[in-house]
Amino acid sequence: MSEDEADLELLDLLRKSLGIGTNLNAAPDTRVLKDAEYIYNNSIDVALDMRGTKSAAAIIYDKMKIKSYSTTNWSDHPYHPKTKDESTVDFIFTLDLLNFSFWSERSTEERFAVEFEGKKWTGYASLTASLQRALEENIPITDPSFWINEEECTEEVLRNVFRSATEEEIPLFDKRVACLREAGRVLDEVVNLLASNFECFRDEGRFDGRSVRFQKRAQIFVADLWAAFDGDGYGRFDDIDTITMFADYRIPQMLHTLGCISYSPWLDGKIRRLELVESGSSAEMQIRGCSIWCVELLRREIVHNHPDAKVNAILIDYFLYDTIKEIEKEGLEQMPHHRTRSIWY
Ligand SMILES: Nc1nc2c(c(CN[C@H]3C=C[C@H](O)[C@@H]3O)cn2[C@@H]2O[C@H](COP(=O)(O)O)[C@@H](O)[C@H]2O)c(=O)[nH]1
Repeated sequence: MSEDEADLELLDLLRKSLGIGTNLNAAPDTRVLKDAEYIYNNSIDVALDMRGTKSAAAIIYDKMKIKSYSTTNWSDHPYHPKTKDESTVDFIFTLDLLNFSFWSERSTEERFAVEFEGKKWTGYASLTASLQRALEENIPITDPSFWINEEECTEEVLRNVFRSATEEEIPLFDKRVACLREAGRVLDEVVNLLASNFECFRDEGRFDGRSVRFQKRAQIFVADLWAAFDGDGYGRFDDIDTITMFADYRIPQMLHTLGCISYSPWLDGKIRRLELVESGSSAEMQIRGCSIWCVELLRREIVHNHPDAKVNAILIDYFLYDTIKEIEKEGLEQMPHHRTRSIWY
C-alpha cells in the first residue's frame, strides 16, 4: 500500500469512527450534538442566557464578517503547516493527538513554555512550536512508525521534543507518550488494513446515568484537516457541518465573557478560585455539554438572520478561541477558564 493510500485509509477510518460520511446522505450521526442538548436540558449548575446568546450571535457575526473569517485563517497560525500535502495530514494528526491540557497553576513567567525562533510559546502554541522545532531538529515527530520505535523514540528523545524554557515540564507528559505509542500501534495496524478504535481519542463521559460523547480531539482533528486543506483533498468532508464546537476549557470561558453562559454560585466560585473541576464530574459534563449546545444556538441564530452566511460550528469555535486568546494577551480576562486536568482537552 502506498503512503497516500494509507493516509486515505486513516481518514476513512476516522470518518467512520466519527460518523462523517463521504457524501451528504450517508453520515451516521456522531451523537455529540444530541448528547449536548440532553445535558443542557438537564443541567442545574450551568445555564444559557437566551438574550446574551442572541446579542452575542450578532456581535460574533459582525466581527467574523469584518475579519472575513474562513478556513484560510487556520493557516495564519505561525506554526500551522502551509503545504497541502501528506506531511500536513501527519502534522495535524500528531497535533490533535496531543492537543490537550496546557494550562498551568504557575505564574506566567514560571509556566511551561517552549522556546523556538527566539520566542517563548505557551498553551496550545507551545505544542505547535514543539512539533515544528522537533522537525527542524530532524526528529520525525509526526511519523507514527517513529512513535512505536522505542529504540529511536526513547522517553529521553520525547522529553527533548517537549523541553521547557522554564522549570515546569509539559503537563501530562507521560499521558502524551502513551497517546503517541498507542496511536503509533493503531496506525501501524491501519496501514495493515486493520480497523481499530483509538482509546486515546474516545472522549466520552457519563451524565445523569447516561453515556455522553464529546469527541473533542477527534473532531478538532477533522476540523483542522478541513481548514488546512480548505475543504479539498485530504480536507474534503461533505458533512463537515455535523462537527460541533470542540469542548475544551477556552470556549466556555469566552461564552461566559459574552454573557451566553452562567454558573451556579458554588460552581462559579470554584472556577474563580481556580479549584480543580474533576474530570468526569457532573459539573464538568454540564460545562462541556452546555457549551457545545450554546455554540449550536449561536450558529442557528446567525444562520437564521443571515441565511447565506458561510458559518458553521467550527468557524465560530475557531473565532471564539482566537478571541479569548487576544483577550488573555491584553490581560483582560474577566473570568478564569475552568481547571480540569485530562487528556480529552
Ligand atoms: N475549542 C477549541 N479549542 C482549542 C482550539 C485550539 C487552537 N486551534 C487553532 C486552530 C484554529 C484556530 O484559529 C486556532 O488558532 C486549541 N484548543 C484547545 O484549547 C486549550 C488550549 O488553550 P491555551 O492553553 O489557552 O492555548 C486546549 O484544550 C486545546 O486543545 C480551538 O480552535 N478551539
